[in-house]
Amino acid sequence: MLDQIEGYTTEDGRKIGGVVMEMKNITLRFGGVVAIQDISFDVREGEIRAIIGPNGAGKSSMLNVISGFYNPQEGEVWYKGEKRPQMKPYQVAQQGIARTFQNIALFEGMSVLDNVMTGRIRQMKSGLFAQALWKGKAEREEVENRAFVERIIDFLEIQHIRKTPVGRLPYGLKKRVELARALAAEPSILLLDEPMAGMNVEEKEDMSRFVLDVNDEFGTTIVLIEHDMGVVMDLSDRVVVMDYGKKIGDGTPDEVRSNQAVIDAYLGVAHD
Ligand SMILES: Nc1ncnc2c1ncn2[C@@H]1O[C@H](COP(=O)(O)OP(=O)(O)OP(=O)(O)O)[C@@H](O)[C@H]1O
Repeated sequence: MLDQIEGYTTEDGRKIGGVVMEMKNITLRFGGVVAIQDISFDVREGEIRAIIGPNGAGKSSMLNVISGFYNPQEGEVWYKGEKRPQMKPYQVAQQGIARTFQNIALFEGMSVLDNVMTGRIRQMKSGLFAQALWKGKAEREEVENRAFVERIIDFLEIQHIRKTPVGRLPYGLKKRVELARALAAEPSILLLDEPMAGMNVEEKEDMSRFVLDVNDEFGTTIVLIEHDMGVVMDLSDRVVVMDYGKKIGDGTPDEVRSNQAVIDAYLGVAHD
């Protein structure tokens, strides 16, 4: 049972904590298009939370609201018990919310290692000036950052390509490098934008395993949006279902699977 404050224990024995993020009555419009209409849901600490829905349902818009790319016209975002003021994406990132992109956003000419290091910027406290004054401290920081990045690289099994320019990698591996870069930021919440899009079956299986392992090893709360319902059902603890900007379902994969409105949306049944 889901307890509002204490959280719950999953079927596989993982402990899910209290609410870490809450979207309250979010409405987002683009001119006359209502991309998100009065949607509320919460995300709990340690949870794998999915937002799914057919094409144009509003999933990307929702992820962009969470990550500060869009500011909704109505509604509130609460994070760690506080109402979040309007924020720029970099400020949201500074709060510990990292993301990947549907269309991979990596530096193609740079090596895997250097790309992953860019995810570490938030942890690099010494600026150029400080580095000049306190060389020892800056060096220590650099060593710590490199060690953490190497740990992520090992964890995601990309050691063999750490020196390879990202532009030369196949699609599935690029996606994994993007995941590594987001993880390098040590996020409290990791947002994954269609992590399986464009992947073959084997790549999807690999990515699913890594998402589960990340959650398990680092305790990272994960919010992912996905088009493909099948993939998400195996991964997620709870699922929000959107259709035409509205929330039509919210619950465990089993609850969502047997929800008639969800079945209709995926079968393309006409709306009133
Ligand atoms: N920047 C924008 N300007 C105008 N309309 C937009 C913009 N972004 C999204 N929309 C519209 O908002 C609605 C929701 O789009 P959104 O991309 O959030 O859906 P989605 O569920 O992510 O779709 P998909 O699975 O195809 O990526 C759509 O009608 C879309 O055309």
